[in-house]
Amino acid sequence: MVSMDLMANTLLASGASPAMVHAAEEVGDFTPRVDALCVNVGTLSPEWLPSMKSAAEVAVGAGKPWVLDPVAVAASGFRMSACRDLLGLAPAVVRGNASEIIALASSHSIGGTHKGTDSTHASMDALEAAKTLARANCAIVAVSGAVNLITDGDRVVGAHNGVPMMQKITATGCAVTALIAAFVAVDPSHAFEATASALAVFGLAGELGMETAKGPASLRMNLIDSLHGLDESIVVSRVKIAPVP
Ligand SMILES: Nc1ncnc2c1ncn2[C@@H]1O[C@H](COP(=O)(O)OP(=O)(O)O)[C@@H](O)[C@H]1O
Ligand SMILES: Cc1ncsc1CCOP(=O)(O)O
Ligand SMILES: [Mg+2]
Repeated sequence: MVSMDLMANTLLASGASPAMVHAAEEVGDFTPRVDALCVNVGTLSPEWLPSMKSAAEVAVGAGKPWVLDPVAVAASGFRMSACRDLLGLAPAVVRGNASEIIALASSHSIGGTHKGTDSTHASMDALEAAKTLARANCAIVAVSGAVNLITDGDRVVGAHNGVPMMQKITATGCAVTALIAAFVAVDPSHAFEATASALAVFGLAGELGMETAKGPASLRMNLIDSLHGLDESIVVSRVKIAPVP
């Protein structure tokens, strides 16, 4: 509920066509017709979880890629168990911040250094957890942060675009996960490349938006405008994706 507006506007500004659908009664009709599905557990409730699981199953059955955002997975046992169940339903990509990826890989919820939806770790702290998750689930795993890490369990690249102020806007993580789903929809056979590209492009939109932003609220607006205004020459000249040794 927190993220739907920014996610939908991020997708529209990028040329994709979003629809936020929750009712279990709609999954059978709607999900087979999507090009990609994004499941986001941000404001998880027992009523919504069955729709999330059945949408993931329908997407996989229809040969459509789906992307998981394990928002605040360490916040409760309920959330961890939901995310572990969803992880078992063959997501093509999992994108979280470092704390979320570390928690999801270890299955430990509550306590420790984890807090709500924000990360208390740097993305590099989650590199081994991301590789382990990717290998165990045959998925691409992305860890967002100052450096965005993308791995298939073997290869690792870093997408170095973004500005720290993006952390001060709620739902930027959720929005980039939605953008990953849109990029993967274009070519599901290259989910690794699509995930790295989406993270770099979203970060670049943040960099361009920051040039005239006065703070988080104007950056939020500028970020959407910048995404909409991107063209090939600026993407090619400004995107920074490099192998991580
Ligand atoms: N310190 C940072 N420097 C530059 N960009 C950042 C930084 N932290 C986060 N970002 C960017 O903000 C977006 C959201 O990432 P993040 O804050 O890690 O997600 P979440 O909202 O899930 O915690 C990503 O595009 C990421 O690249
Ligand atoms: C604040 C909040 N509470 C539940 S979901 C949510 C949004 C989290 O979005 P993000 O992880 O992208 O910052
Ligand atoms: Mg955030």
